[in-house]
Amino acid sequence: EPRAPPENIAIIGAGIGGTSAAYYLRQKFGNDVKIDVFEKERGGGRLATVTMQGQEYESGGSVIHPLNLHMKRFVKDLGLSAVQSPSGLVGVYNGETLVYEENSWFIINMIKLIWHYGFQSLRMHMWVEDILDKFMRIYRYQSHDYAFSSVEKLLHSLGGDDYLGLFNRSLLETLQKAGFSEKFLDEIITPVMRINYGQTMNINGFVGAVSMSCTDPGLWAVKGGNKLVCSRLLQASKSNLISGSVMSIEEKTRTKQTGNPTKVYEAVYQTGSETHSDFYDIVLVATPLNRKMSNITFLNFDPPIEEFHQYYEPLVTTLIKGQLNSTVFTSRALDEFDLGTILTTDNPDLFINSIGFVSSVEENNNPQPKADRAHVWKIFSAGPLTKEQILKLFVSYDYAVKRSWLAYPHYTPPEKCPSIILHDRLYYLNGMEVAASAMEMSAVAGYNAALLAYHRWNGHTHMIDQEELYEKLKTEL
Ligand SMILES: Cc1cc2nc3c(=O)[nH]c(=O)nc-3n(C[C@H](O)[C@H](O)[C@H](O)COP(=O)(O)OP(=O)(O)OC[C@H]3O[C@@H](n4cnc5c(N)ncnc54)[C@H](O)[C@@H]3O)c2cc1C
Ligand SMILES: CC(C)=CCC/C(C)=C/CC/C(C)=C/CSC[C@H](N)C(=O)O
Repeated sequence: EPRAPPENIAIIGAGIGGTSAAYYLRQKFGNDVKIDVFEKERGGGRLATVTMQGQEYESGGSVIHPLNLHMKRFVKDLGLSAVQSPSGLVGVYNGETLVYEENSWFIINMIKLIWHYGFQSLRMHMWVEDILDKFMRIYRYQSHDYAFSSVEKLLHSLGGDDYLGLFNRSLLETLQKAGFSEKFLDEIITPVMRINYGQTMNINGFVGAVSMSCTDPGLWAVKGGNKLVCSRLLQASKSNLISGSVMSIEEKTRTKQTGNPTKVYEAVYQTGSETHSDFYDIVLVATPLNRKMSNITFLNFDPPIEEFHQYYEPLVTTLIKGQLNSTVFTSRALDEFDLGTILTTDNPDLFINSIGFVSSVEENNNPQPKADRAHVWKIFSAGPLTKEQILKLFVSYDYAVKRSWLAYPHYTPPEKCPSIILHDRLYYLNGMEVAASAMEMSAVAGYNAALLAYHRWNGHTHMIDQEELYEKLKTEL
């Protein structure tokens, strides 16, 4: 006889991980289960906008890859629409000069790339494509309801030992072994890692490939703001959003209406100055577990649940409406300066990771140059910019807003991903970020945790950690 569904489920965190988990849990367990989603700050988490002169701009997660199929599906199913992300010309600045500059003519670009770096850029493209192709297998596994109990097992199922090896070795080591030159790594690959993850090539090879995939054409965003996906997922999952900070989780035994003593989790949470508690059959933690970001204590577990110390990289996003001082980067006249994004090499004297012009969340594709030449530029830097630093970059500016983040894990391979199963019915999604942090990765983690919770509740062990899945599913429609 099938087991009755759980009575209630708690999800901690209303970012894309938590809300996608809510959406899939509702699909799996049906309408009778009560789902509470706790959020201590803003729904959307690291998907957020800032407002400048009445227009909203993405300040956190902004671009989505054309092959991010969960995000694509959400937008379609939730009645949202997509806008193309700006795709201006890119230059690379080393603190003294532009060491590489894209050209608007495809053919000239190709010739320039081959002239500077031989065929390494083509080889790099093929390397990333192969990793992405294998990554796409996850969609097939998930559409057949298969789940994984650890991130390592999930990565292994995508491409075996070599794929898992990517995660265990640094990008630098992987690409050096593959014969890429120092010049190419310093001038092209490192700058891409700096804009995307604020780090060097010491990050793991898998996140390195995810980061490189951001150089593919066709990046997009959600019209009105990526965070809309989270609020729509919550709505569609008919979950209750509780504005409160979960402080602790403890396992307790309760006697339910059936008269049987049952193990449940007590979540103690704070809303304003009040402390409350509720009991749940299943709990999903959808936020990075560390003191600075979530501060959740697991009380009286035997054996104890490990303490998490994953260090997240501080990053500041600054949006500035102003006229760029192009002479910082090149001696060419301003009206000949046509770069839309400037990446930087790993030079300790540089105070920015990147600067690029951006569109508002309502605009499609490239923003039009304004008559006064004032664009909105987005700058990523490790720390807040001083007024002097801003004045070095801009001839003039009328508006600046900043947002500080603990943005992504600090990647130091080889490292171990935290377990997805923290306890019997207690799951953790954000260990996935140790492999790579991106919206789609959190959506994959949300779906996986929902499937895992469902199968473990119902004793469907054959749907968890199946080996050779790719071969097994080859003949399935
Ligand atoms: C500046 C920046 C740029 C980025 N750019 C991109 C990009 O272009 N493309 C891309 O794909 N990804 C990008 N990312 C990464 C992407 O935004 C994240 O990987 C993703 O949004 C993480 O989602 P999440 O739901 O797992 O976590 P989060 O969004 O962090 O959600 C966790 C939520 O839990 C809440 N919470 C924490 N503790 C508690 C508690 N105790 N009780 C209740 N609630 C709690 C938090 O307030 C938060 O809202 C970027 C990130 C940053 C910071
Ligand atoms: C998960 C897979 C296969 C692909 C995701 C690719 C992707 C969109 C990664 C995002 C990487 C990231 C954290 C980018 C941050 S900066 C983004 C952008 N350049 C900006 O200027 O905001």
